[in-house]
Amino acid sequence: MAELQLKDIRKSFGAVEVIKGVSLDIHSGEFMVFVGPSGCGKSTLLRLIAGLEDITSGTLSFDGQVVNGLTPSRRGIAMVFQSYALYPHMTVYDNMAFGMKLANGSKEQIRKRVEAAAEMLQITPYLDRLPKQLSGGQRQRVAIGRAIVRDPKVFLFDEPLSNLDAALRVATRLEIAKLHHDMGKTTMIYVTHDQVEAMTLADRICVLRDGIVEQVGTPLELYERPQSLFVAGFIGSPKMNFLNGQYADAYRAHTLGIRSEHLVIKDNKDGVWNGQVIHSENLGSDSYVYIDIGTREPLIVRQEGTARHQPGESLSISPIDKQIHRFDAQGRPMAA
Ligand SMILES: Nc1ncnc2c1ncn2[C@@H]1O[C@H](COP(=O)(O)OP(=O)(O)OP(=O)(O)O)[C@@H](O)[C@H]1O
Repeated sequence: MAELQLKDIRKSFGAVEVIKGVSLDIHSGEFMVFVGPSGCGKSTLLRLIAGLEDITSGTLSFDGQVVNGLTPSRRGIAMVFQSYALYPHMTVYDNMAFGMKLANGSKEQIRKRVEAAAEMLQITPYLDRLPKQLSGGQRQRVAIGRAIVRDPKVFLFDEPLSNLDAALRVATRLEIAKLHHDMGKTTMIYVTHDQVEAMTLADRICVLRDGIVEQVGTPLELYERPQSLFVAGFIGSPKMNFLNGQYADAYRAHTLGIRSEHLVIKDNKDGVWNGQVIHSENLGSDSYVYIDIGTREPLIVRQEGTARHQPGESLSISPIDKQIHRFDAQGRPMAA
């Protein structure tokens, strides 16, 4: 376990600054998730923490010790990539043992650690196989196992599940959550595009935008109290509904933000807005109804169960008053 402190970290590639002064404390044992749009600098920030890229300015400390000048191997980190990065000619066992062999661990010690990690990840039957004889999900478990064997102070994950199919993503996501728990809460930093991964795995989420930290908080804090229009629009799926002009003026705001589950369809047509159904999406347990009320984008309304409305049908909709987010012209939240 280690506590990390990032102080005004900057990174430039040539003349282009991509990390523009990031300050962030990551607590010992915390599961921190970095999210943000493509190109915002998530992977670069992770690589700076790993020591795979040099920090242009600012300080990075692990447990109070500045590590800017330390090589990756001396930082006590292990990294799991989207692409597994296993050695193709080595067995699963040898892949997992490799880091410890380099560190001159004894044969017995290595065997114990590899077997324990294999057990934890349920890959014991595959220890003698080559990576090409495994499925994608099994390969990723080997990559995670290899990281566990090194007993790192900090685990870094760069979109480790993106190459897996939907069912395997869910299963491996649960395994990573369990791993965090089983490993006495090793500090973990995880980069993802996936809303569900961020919301379910994180103790805290750090939302990055164009090389700066936009907001840091628990998943629920970000969901319920976004500190900017950007975070409001980024966290949550489907995206929060945004309304401007006359719709927002009526609530003395520049922009109104309302999540799909905070809109109700009124059967008696006496809602705040009226519109026509464009489309419905059935997800089984619930459904999303897209309604044109004259705004630029249709309102998305979540309903429990299967969709009961047909395209072209006229409906009346109301927001749940207390669940409205009001933003000013700068995109900052306004007092309730
Ligand atoms: N080695 C490099 N040389 C030059 N520019 C780079 C290098 N690595 C990253 N960049 C640039 O830095 C910016 C941030 O890249 P980064 O990969 O960190 O983004 P990201 O948020 O992880 O994106 P994605 O979600 O698409 O993976 C991008 O504009 C990228 O083109």
